[in-house]
Amino acid sequence: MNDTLAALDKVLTERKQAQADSSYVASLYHKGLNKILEKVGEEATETLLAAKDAEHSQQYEDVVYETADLWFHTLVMLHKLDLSSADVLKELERRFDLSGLVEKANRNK
Ligand SMILES: N=c1c2ncn([C@@H]3O[C@H](COP(=O)(O)OP(=O)(O)OP(=O)(O)O)[C@@H](O)[C@H]3O)c2ncn1[C@@H]1O[C@H](COP(=O)(O)O)[C@@H](O)[C@H]1O
Repeated sequence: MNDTLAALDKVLTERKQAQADSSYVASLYHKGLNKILEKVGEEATETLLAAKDAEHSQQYEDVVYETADLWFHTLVMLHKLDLSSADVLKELERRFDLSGLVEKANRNK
């Protein structure tokens, strides 16, 4: 697994024991899943707007920045549900080398 993702998984797990006012992640956990999902939605919108702008401006820094915000908030969401990046990476590994068309056909069985 990627070292940064593994380190972030560890911090996100530790923050479950933290007081709400002691950290951003702890404050999100205390606000609950709906607030976390709201942030995921906001960051998804900001990411697609940045990508759309980049198509014309050819400036890609904002796309990377907003995608990092989106990935981060989806990790918080996973941890709130007692999942982690390891679960998603496992699923991507399962799909690796499997044609997208075959994978889609398998979904509809
Ligand atoms: N990677 C991140 C990370 N990316 C983005 N963010 C925060 O996500 C928020 C982005 O949302 P917005 O731009 O909407 O900011 P905002 O206006 O403050 O948010 P709202 O008040 O609207 O909810 C900002 O507060 C960012 O600081 C992050 N906060 C934390 N991490 C990682 O999580 C770890 C634990 O963080 P703490 O819990 O804060 O210690 C850190 O060490 C980092 O590794």
